[in-house]
Amino acid sequence: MGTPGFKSGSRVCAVWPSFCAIDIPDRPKTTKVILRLHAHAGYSRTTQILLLGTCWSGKSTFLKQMRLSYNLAFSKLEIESSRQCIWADLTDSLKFLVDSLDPLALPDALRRAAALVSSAPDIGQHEAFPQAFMFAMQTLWRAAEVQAVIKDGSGFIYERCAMQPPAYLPVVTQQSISVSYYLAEAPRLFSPAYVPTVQDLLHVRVRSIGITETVLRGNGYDMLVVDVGGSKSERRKWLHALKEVTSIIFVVSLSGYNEHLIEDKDDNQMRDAMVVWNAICRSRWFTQSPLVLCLNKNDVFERQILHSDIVEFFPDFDGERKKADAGRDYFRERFRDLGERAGRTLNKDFFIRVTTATDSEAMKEFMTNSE
Ligand SMILES: Nc1nc2c(ncn2[C@@H]2O[C@H](COP(=O)(O)OP(=O)(O)OP(=O)(O)O)[C@@H](O)[C@H]2O)c(=O)[nH]1
Ligand SMILES: [Mg+2]
Repeated sequence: MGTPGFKSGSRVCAVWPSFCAIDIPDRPKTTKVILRLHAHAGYSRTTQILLLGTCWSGKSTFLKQMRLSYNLAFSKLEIESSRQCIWADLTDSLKFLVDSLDPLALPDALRRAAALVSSAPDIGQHEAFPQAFMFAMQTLWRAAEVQAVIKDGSGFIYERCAMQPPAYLPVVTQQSISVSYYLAEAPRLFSPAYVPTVQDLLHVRVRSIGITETVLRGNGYDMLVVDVGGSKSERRKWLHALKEVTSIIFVVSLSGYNEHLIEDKDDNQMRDAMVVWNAICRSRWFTQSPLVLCLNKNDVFERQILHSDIVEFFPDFDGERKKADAGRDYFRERFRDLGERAGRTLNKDFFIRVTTATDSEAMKEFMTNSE
């Protein structure tokens, strides 16, 4: 497999998501977090790490980064499936964007581009991204009228879509966050020979359904990483993943403080994450399991906080406005408080880290240097 960044020659099963058993030639430079978890759990040949968290928080992206750090190749099927998902992600996001525009206020050329984008079809296996849409997508994305509804051009749509608090913003950041990434790469993506790169795979959003088990095999130990779907309807399946958990990575989207859940428009993402975290900290299932809480999507949070005040969604927030540090401290404190009220001790029973799961360098750093 010639995909840049992936080591060829590893054995990966052909179905995804599914159980993947892979031979690793060399012991990877593994993570201190993981090693710490070994130390907490007592060494066992198979350590089971469970990735938990709410929908879209970044669990599967974490898993991809773990696979990368273990030099696990992604199968042809995974890459092809991701390629189709990238197209779906791009077209869905742009359709969502078009829906937020007033067609009558658009110049003719832009209205035509919007209409074409709205009609974008699904693509089948090995079917190239239809060239006819590239120009229309780029035209749409670059138009001043569209940029006016996308704050700072980085993929955030606030102005038109924003509902007044306490109603939550629609999940516009989730819907549109990767569009600027994809369209910056449009000629590459629309090429008939296009094969997704590692970065493309890290950016694509694929809602996990069911439970995915991945074995990371080192010299002398196996690590089973279990990824689950985070939406409310998926959570009832979590019980099936709890058999022999030795540690849990709980992923929270920091940028979810002003967004509702995809599956429940009346529930704020961050509040929902707090409810779930509280339940996990109190659960008898996890009394022996160290927990690593990852406040993820820090990159999104840092941009988002410039446009959207935390206090509008969390009225007791009294930190400095538009300051990411103050916001991170506030949420870290809220989660720490929940953990400690449940009788757990910070830096002993649970750990809190700030992460950007799409950033491979930062994730490598996180995985190798986390205390
Ligand atoms: N910018 C940015 N995007 C992220 C980050 N982490 C994840 N994402 C993106 O967020 C989207 C959702 O990530 P996933 O890893 O699929 O989320 P999940 O928690 O597995 O979601 P479910 O499977 O539905 O529970 C993807 O498009 C990722 O690329 C991050 O730290 N920064
Ligand atoms: Mg997932």
